[in-house]
Amino acid sequence: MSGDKMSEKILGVDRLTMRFGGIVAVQDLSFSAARKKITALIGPNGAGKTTVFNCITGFYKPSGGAIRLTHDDGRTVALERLNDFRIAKQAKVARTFQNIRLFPGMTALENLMVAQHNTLMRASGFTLLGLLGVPTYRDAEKRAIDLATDWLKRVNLLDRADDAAGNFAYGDQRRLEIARAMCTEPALLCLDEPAAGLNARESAALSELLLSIRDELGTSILLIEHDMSVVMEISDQIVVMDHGVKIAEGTPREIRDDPKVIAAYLGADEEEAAAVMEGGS
Ligand SMILES: Nc1ncnc2c1ncn2[C@@H]1O[C@H](COP(=O)(O)OP(=O)(O)OP(=O)(O)O)[C@@H](O)[C@H]1O
Repeated sequence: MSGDKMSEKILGVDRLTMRFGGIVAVQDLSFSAARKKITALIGPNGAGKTTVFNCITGFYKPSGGAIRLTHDDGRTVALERLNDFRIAKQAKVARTFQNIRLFPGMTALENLMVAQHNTLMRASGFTLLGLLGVPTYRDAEKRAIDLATDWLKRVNLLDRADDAAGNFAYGDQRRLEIARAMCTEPALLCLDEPAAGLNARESAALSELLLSIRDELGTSILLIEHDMSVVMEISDQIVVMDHGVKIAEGTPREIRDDPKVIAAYLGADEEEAAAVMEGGS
């Protein structure tokens, strides 16, 4: 990644550090995510992955370091200086969480409309124009419904548009959550363990969806994932963390063969892991 030109990089994380009292959850972490590509952040439990996400999306204010997002037009935003609301709205970074956070009592369509609240409020002149039913608001509302409908189609849930989201199967809720994030038309989509709890068929559908988001819409994706079949199949670049630091970075093939990565996952030391791999080849 070091050879990438600025324009090819959507996210640059530079010497990010996050401390909680005496715990250093992330230390001097630097990596970048390429534009219109899928970058995966992997590592054993407690490696610091979610903490990195929380710093990127403004849930935590980093103890040190810089996080820069560069838009297509070259405009750069310093995420470490913004709160979560501005990161979502100005920087156009959307995220999903490890635990699903849909509105369970609302329908699938309503969940996707709520995601577009900011756009609709702006078009409504903060309610007055909306109440008067002026054309700008009606147009914006139609666009919002069209976008929501398009996403329901993409995630194969159009026939369930009017069902409460809380009644959906787990895999359907996960895809609906991604659709909701995509309805904000993000520049960078951050997904925290989207395959958690999915069966093999649902994981395959998820991989297909993420590849279509990259290839058809050109949205950049940053992904935390433990399901290696998903990571290896869809990632362009993988960053591996252990104990708060980066231990490896590369393509799926490079990461798969890296003794440091295998050692981190097996809890073995690096030489032992290399010996196991050599023995197995
Ligand atoms: N708010 C917090 N307060 C104190 N310690 C925290 C906080 N958030 C995370 N940590 C600690 O930081 C370290 C990294 O945690 P983090 O959740 O980022 O890891 P992770 O790689 O996402 O793990 P997992 O794969 O299990 O989700 C852990 O030791 C964790 O206990």
